Amino acid sequence: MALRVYNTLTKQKEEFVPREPGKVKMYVCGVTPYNHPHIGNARPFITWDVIRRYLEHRGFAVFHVQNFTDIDDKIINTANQEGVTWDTIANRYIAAYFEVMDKLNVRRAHVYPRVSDHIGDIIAIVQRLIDKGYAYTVGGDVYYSVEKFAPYGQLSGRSLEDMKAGARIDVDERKRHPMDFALWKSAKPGEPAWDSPWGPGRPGWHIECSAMALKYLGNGFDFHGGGSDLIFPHHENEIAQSEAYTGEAPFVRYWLHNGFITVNEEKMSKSLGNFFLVKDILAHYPPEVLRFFILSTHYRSPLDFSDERLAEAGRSLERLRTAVHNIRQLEKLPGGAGGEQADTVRRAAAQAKAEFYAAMDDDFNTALGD
Ligand SMILES: Nc1ncnc2c1ncn2[C@@H]1O[C@H](COP(=O)(O)OP(=O)(O)OP(=O)(O)O)[C@@H](O)[C@H]1O
Ligand SMILES: [Zn+2]
Repeated sequence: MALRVYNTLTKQKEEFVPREPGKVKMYVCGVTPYNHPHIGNARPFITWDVIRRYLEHRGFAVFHVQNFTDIDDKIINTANQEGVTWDTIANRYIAAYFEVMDKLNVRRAHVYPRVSDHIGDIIAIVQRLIDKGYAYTVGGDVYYSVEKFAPYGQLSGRSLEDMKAGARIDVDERKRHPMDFALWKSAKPGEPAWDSPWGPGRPGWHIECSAMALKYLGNGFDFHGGGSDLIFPHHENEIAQSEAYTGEAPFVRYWLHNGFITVNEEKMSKSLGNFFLVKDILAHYPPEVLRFFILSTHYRSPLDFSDERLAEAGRSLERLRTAVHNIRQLEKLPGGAGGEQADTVRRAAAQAKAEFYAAMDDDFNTALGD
């Protein structure tokens, strides 16, 4: 049976056809390492771990790239508060990310590019965007001109007119359109900075993912993922930058976005302060329980977190293990592999297996029937 996936770009389920037969190239937006990951942050990585494992199980050779946004306002602020350098903070929380993801048995990506290692690639793309008329400089800053890219808004389903009408009045006067976004930011005193044709500065957030995805996966690769908060503006801007730069579409064949982990129906986030860190949860629950909790709801649906629901996931996992254990015992009984009872179990197992494949082929529905 064909594998079908829900594509945010077309807003429908489509048959998955890879760019190259038998191969899958995927880019997952990674963390901004300025804090320990909370379980909302863990959702995309557990989801993509399962997607990757399933694709490999179906025989695809998967190449997985996931970035670290290691230069960012949040990192700089944390570094200033602690009186240490930005890379001390980034390295500390990259290590913290790996520590919990390894415990959660999330397989490592093939490449973990960092923004700070790709400044040259980014500058080359920004320069080309200026040369092609898609970007303009204002002092030492460079902005992308959204009006120059006709399909802008295609991923998020927004129109530029609506966005202009909805823009706040205090929008930066120097921008040609309120939605224009920074490709390069000039350095404020004391900030980390790299030399560029526009003076010392650092890249904007969106351009890093275009640069690193194009570098490691080439244009028109298969999957791009992340949480649904990244659809706009991050992924919308990635498309605008990449397609303007290469002159080819699509930049990505299938865009997949996971729903939020919520607490009392509000997005779990660092800024709201309603978060639970993975490391703290793992002090009380085995990692498989957290994985099972996250996978017991389809990845696109919201998932409300509570202690009771985590405990319930633990009980469900236990029931599953008991069932497996009982079947193994049954097999060991004299005549266990034969007889009517064994036939019933075998039939049930065959049916469960078929249902498993049908569910996974239906947009990776680990929850079955959600
Ligand atoms: N509550 C959530 N549920 C599901 N995914 C989330 C949640 N919060 C963040 N993500 C996803 O986690 C990944 C890593 O994000 P990142 O490190 O940038 O954190 P963040 O979005 O800044 O988190 P926060 O909103 O808590 O500040 C992104 O793909 C993001 O979409
Ligand atoms: Zn990204």
